[in-house]
Amino acid sequence: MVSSAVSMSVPLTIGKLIDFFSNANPQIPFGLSLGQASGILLFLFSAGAVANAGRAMLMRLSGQRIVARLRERTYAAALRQEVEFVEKGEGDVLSRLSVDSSIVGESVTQNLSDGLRSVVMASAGLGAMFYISPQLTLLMLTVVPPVSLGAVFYGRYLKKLSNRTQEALGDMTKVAQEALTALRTVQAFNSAKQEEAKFHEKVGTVLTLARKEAIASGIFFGATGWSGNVTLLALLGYGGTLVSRGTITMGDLTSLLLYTVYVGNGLQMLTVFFSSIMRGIGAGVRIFDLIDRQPAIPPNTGVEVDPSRRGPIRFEHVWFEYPSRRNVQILKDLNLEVNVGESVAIVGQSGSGKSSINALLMRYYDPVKGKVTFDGQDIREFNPSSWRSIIGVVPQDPILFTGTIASNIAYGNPDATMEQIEAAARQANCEFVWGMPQGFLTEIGRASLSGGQRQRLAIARALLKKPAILALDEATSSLDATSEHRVNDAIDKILRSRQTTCVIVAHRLSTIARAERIVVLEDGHIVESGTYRHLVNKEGSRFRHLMAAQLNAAAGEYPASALPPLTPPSEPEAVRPAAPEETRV
Ligand SMILES: Nc1ncnc2c1ncn2[C@@H]1O[C@H](COP(=O)(O)OP(=O)(O)OP(=O)(O)O)[C@@H](O)[C@H]1O
Repeated sequence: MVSSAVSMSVPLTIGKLIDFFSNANPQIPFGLSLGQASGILLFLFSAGAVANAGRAMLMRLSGQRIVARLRERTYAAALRQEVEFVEKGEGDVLSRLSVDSSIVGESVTQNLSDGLRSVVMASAGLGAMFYISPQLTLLMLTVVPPVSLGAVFYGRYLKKLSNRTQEALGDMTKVAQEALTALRTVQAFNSAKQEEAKFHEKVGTVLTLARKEAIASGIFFGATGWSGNVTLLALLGYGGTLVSRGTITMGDLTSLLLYTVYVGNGLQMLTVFFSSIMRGIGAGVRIFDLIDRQPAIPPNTGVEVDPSRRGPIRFEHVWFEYPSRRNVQILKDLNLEVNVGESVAIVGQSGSGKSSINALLMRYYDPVKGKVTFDGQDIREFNPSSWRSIIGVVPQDPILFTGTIASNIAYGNPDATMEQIEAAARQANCEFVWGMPQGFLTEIGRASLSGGQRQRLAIARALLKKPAILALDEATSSLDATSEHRVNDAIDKILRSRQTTCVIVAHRLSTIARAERIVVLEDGHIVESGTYRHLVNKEGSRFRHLMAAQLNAAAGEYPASALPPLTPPSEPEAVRPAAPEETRV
């Protein structure tokens, strides 16, 4: 208010000065000397400048705070969502976090600040103009309705374009992200050109939309500029006759013309403000859609699970299909029971739904029909966060985060002591860590870990939780014999301790043979269940069939003796030859 009031006093002052100096016998109001009057004006302008600086600073700062808070809330909301929503890119979280929040930021910082200033300037200017000459002011105002109408249409069009631009930008980012995270594959297949072409297409869409926006803004600003100049001309013509008639002075006309420029600028800024607010609203809607979204599996509602609770896991008549592929049934009336401390290996052809069983156990998804129970209670009744806290999970492709080896093992257990971290690492055969110059404080980025080492770190991470249940999804990727032996040895220790119920999605024969029980998954349900010895020796078993298929031999001709030597999981073993590469299931 202060800065705008000072700015708006400038045209009036200039008009008065012109009249003052064109007068043969000038009189300064209030009997001030010329020096005093100049001093007062200088003081007022300085106060206006300070207020202006304060306005810009405060508005920007508060706007940035709003943006920071929006970003944090968007991120937290994204982390709360069910995995499918984020992984399938439905939420387009990254573009909401970066682009949309910046747009909202721009709207609430600079534009809101300039917009408020324009409102004050336009209304104060109009007030002053009415005071000087109501006739000339009314003449000037004839231009306002058409310009405002144009501004409304322009704003709406811009909002629509802005939504489409954000979507196109999101698509563009996705294409780039996919290629950049798979740079090795892109280079291995020499597909840089192909990727460039995909990106070019997406950039093209953004550019087309930008072109439309450019054309619309060109027409709008061209038209408003033209109408502004025509108005000035009309004011000058009519104002000139009023001066010659002596209705207003030369100074008044000068002030009026200056006010017209100020008000015109104010109105133009208002249209920019309006269109930017429209764009901000579009982006804001996308952000609040995500913030307000109720996750399909809310992470913090339901009964807390006592960490010491133990009990069998049961899949009872479970039917399941992925939400994104509703017509493809993955599990059909699946029944499976895993007793306390038991280890069960799930085997089956690739794509048969083995990992989906673990995904249901982790409650990344809920069954379409049937239920999964723990200790007799449907796991849907549990608070998902609390339920997941009693499960140690080793995914197929373990993810390590930026940070030290220790912080990666302690991921999810930030309060773990160094002793606990070391104990878990020892249990998971991570002896390689002790051989590193900085040991557990080695940064992951510098460590260049092998596949087997990453898996063992992931096992250590899962073990540190002292989980009641271990959900292990064995890596399909190959490990060298020594690595595989170390990983298996680590798994073996867990199985033999019999303190953890283990559900293992197994691919390697050496792991399968270690489990107490093997279940064979086929066509969405379990077709066979038994110990390794039982299944291998059973004539025509699906398990033998599966093994034989993997070994590329005819099912019936495949002798059980050709399978690697068997050691029951409970017996400690010395050195087990690693299963041949082909025996992955
Ligand atoms: N998020 C998902 N959305 C849609 N379909 C999926 C999703 N994840 C897996 N599928 C599909 O579900 C089926 C079962 O997948 P799943 O990963 O459970 O198989 P799997 O037996 O573990 O395979 P593999 O041994 O190759 O790891 C596959 O056809 C797969 O394409």
